[in-house]
This record gives sequence, C-alpha cells and structure tokens, in this order.
Amino acid sequence: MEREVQRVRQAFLSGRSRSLRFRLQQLEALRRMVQEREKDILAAIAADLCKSEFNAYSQEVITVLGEIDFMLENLPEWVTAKPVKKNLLTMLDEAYIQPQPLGVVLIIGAWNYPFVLSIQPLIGAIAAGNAVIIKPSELSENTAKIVAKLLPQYLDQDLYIVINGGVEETTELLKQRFDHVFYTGNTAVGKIVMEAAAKHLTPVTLELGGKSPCYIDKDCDLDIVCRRITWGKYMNCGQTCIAPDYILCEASLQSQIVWKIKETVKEFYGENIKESPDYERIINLRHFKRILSLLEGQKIAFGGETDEATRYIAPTVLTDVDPKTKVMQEEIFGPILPIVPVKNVDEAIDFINEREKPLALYVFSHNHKLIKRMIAETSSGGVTGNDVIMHFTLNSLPFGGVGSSGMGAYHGKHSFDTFSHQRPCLLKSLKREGANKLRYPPNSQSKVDWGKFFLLKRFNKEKYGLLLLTFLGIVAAVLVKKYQAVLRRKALLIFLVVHRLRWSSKQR
Ligand SMILES: NC(=O)c1ccc[n+]([C@@H]2O[C@H](COP(=O)([O-])OP(=O)(O)OC[C@H]3O[C@@H](n4cnc5c(N)ncnc54)[C@H](O)[C@@H]3O)[C@@H](O)[C@H]2O)c1
Ligand SMILES: CC(C)=CCC/C(C)=C/CC/C(C)=C/C=O
Repeated sequence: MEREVQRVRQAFLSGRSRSLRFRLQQLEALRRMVQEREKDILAAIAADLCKSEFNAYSQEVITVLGEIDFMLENLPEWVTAKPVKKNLLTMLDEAYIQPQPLGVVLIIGAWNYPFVLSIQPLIGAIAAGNAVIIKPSELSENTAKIVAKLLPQYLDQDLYIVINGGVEETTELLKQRFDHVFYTGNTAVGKIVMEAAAKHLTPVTLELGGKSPCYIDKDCDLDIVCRRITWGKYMNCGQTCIAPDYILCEASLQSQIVWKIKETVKEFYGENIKESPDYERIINLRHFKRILSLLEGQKIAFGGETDEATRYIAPTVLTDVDPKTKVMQEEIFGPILPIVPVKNVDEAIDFINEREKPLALYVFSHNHKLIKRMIAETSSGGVTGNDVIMHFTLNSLPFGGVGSSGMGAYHGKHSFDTFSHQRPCLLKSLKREGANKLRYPPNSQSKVDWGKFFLLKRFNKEKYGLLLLTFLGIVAAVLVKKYQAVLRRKALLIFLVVHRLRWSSKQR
C-alpha cells in the first residue's frame, strides 16, 4: 500500500498533472471511457443493484457526463489567478489568488450509486490538478472491478489509480499520508476516516447521511407532492442518501397521503412490483435484515412484503409512527416511509431541530413564505422546496452535509475548490523602501497613525474616485522620464499627505 501511494506521489511530483492542457486531456479521456464503455459500466451497476440500464444511465452516467462537460467548459477560467482588492500599502503591488492542486487525494466511494459517487469526486480532483487514489466500495464489487479495469486504459496510469478491497485495505490505506481524503458513506466510518486523517493533519470531505425530513403543508397539491415523494423515496429501493427519510404532516393529511402514494407506486411499478425493471433490490443480506427490523411494532399502511432470497422489500408506508421507535432513530436507507403526525409547522420545525442535522430537507407548500421560514429556522446539508432529490442535479449548488451529515461539499466549481488550495500571492517590488520605514522599529505614535491610515482605509475605485485621479496623476508623472524618480516620490508624498490630512479630519 505504502509503495502504491509513493508511486502516485512521485507521479504528482513530476508536475505533469498541473497544466491546464493535461487536465483537459484527462477529463476528455474520462468522457471517452464513459461513452465507449457505457455498456460494461451499466452491466456492472445492474449486477450490483439489480438496476435497469435506463435507470443506471439516468441516475449515474448522465450526472458524470454532465459534470465532465461542465468542467471542460469552465476550467480554463477557474485555473487562472484572480486579482484581489488592495489597500494603500500594496496598491502598487501585484495581489492575487492562485488555485493550486493539493497533491495526492484519496477518494473512498460508496456502494449505493457506485459509479457516480466515485467518479464525480474524481472529476473534481483531476480538474484541480491532483493525483488520485480511488477506493470503490467492496459492497458493489462489479462496479469496483470495472472501474479498476477501465481507468488505467484511459487515464494516466501513475497519477490515477484504483485500489480495491474491504475494511482491511481501507484501514491500511488510511494509515498513509494524503493531502486530502474524500469519503462518502455512513457517519460511523466517517469518524474513523477523520481520526485517521487527523494523524497527518489531512483535511477531509465527509459526505455522510442522516434522516432527511419531508414536511407537507396542508396548503399544497397532494397529488403532485405524493408523486414526487414516491419517486425520490423508492428510487434505488430507498438506498439514496438524500431520499426523504420520513414525512411530517398534520394528522388529517395522513390517509390521503397514504392513498396517493399507494396509487403512484402502482402507476410507477405496476401491480407486480417484483417484476418491474424500475424497482431495485437491497444491496446485501445485512442491510436487508437491518431494514426489516425497522418494521417491528409498526402500523403498515401498505407494502411490507419481503423476499429474502432476492433481497426484495416492497415500497412500504408506516402511519402514526412514534418518534421514539427504532425506525425514527436511525437512517432508514431502504423503501420504508414513516409518517409522523405533527400539529403544525412550528412543531415540525421543533421536531427537526431536536435531532441531528440532516443531509437534506424537503418542504411542500403553495405558501412560499412557509418554505422560506422552514429554511431560515432549521439546518440541513441542502434543501429542495416542492420536490425531492433535485438539488443534487444542479452543479452550481454545493452538495454536502452539515453537522453529523458531513462536512465540505462538491459538484462543479465547488469540487474544484474542494480539491484546490486557494494560494494567496502578494508580489512586491524591491523598490519603494521609503514606505516600509513605517513598519520598521523604532515605533512611534506617528508611525501608528500612518499605519492606521494605510491599513484601515481600503483603496476603492468607486468610493474614492478622487484617490484614483490622484493615483493616475502619479502614474502620468512616472511616465515623464526625465523627472521620473523625483516626480514619483514627490507626487506620492503629496498624495499621501493630502489624503492623510483629509482622513484625519474625518476621524475627528
Ligand atoms: N452524502 C452522500 O453523498 C452519501 C452517498 C451515499 C451514501 N451515504 C451514506 O452512507 C450510508 C450507507 O452506506 P454505508 O456506508 O452505511 O454502507 P455500509 O455500512 O454497508 O458500508 C460500509 C463501508 O465502510 C467500510 N468500512 C467499514 N468499517 C470500516 C473501518 N473500520 N475502516 C474503514 N472502512 C470501513 C466498508 O469497507 C464499506 O465499504 C448512509 O448513511 C448514506 O446516507 C452518503
Ligand atoms: C434526477 C435524476 C435522474 C437522477 C438523480 C440521481 C441521484 C438520485 C443521485 C443520487 C446520488 C447521491 C448523492 C446519492 C447518495 O446516496
């Protein structure tokens, strides 16, 4: 393991991952890989999650292709140094922020969307100029194998490598020093990852989970609401980190919601759900049994059918759920939807705030003010109003958790920033030493006053047009070659004295 990481670090130190041209080439090669080997990728996802090719394509491949295109289009602008505002002390200097790669990044993927959850962070890490080690989840072993097989055929073989394995390999990997660790998965392992990274002071991005609430106000179109919730809850058999975990609504809405979700399930998956190509299966027996245990003692409004041999659990809704029961104590991550009645929006807000901060929050209402109020008075990784899941699809929005649902974010420019160091650069001249006397000892009240003037007063074009004019006068003077040195010093001095006097009189 140590040698593998060393090999990747050497490749990074060669410097070849840094140029814009190289990054664009690698991203284009990755796009080619996805396009040319689409069938193999879809087959692997299908084998892992019993997912149709249509679903695998629209849930995973489209997202990856969209992210690559977005990077290719915007990267040339993002990599350029960004000039920053200056103060009076630095107005003749060059000041800018230069994004730079962090170095060697470890990406630990999850099994539930095994392709996109490894490849989308990879896209960001390549775009930012890093070297990358990907550790896909061993639970989705087919996708893990195809990723390990395909990446070296298309990408630089020393800069971007895949290491497959389970707990033992991940534990060993985490002993190595990385420049960033990006982990997607459960909160318990998130803590292990963060602890291991802390030993090297390595920064982490943790894309975790949580119980994402869904509040349904009585002022809304329940037909539409229930269609949207049914789609987001039962997609991937409920194994989606941002699936609505449970519904909060007034008791009077409960029976209508149950009825409408039941009807929508029929519409989406047919009378025989097991036969539907659009309905997936639970990843393994451990998760299957865990999810079943959440049904104990609950009132099943519909669903509840299971088949251990194929790890099938029917879309299920639970009503009048007691918040103290097990199903409300852990993230469900399966096709079970509890409804917890609340008196009103105030109680819903309290309910959410009394619990860990979720990865997503969903609010349905015609009342825009109510949606804004819920956003203002709660916290969650992300929010979609009047829909579910969809904030994930907009790569201008940062995707990530807060509190126990994670830290850091990615997608689009946010990925680029996550995998970059924003390096502040100030380039001064070795001339103009006169001004520096102010900061050299011995200090005095007069120097402090000058320091206050220089440092507390920003040089702002719009606000201080007069200052700008004076400055342009200085520049013009500088152009007069014959008197260059003398004029520059004198004009600068006059300018500073005049404005120092103006500033001092304003202070009084
Ligand atoms: N925020 C996101 O984008 C996102 C995406 C997918 C999943 N998730 C979250 O992930 C969770 C579901 O997946 P899961 O992780 O629970 O599946 P899991 O518990 O079945 O898988 C555990 C994974 O962690 C690894 N692991 C276990 N013990 C470890 C150890 N001691 N050291 C290192 N690695 C160890 C295993 O190798 C395995 O890959 C949910 O909470 C879900 O919300 C979040
Ligand atoms: C809107 C469409 C067609 C797809 C969304 C795909 C999707 C739900 C991706 C989820 C990825 C994710 C962060 C999963 C977490 O477990």
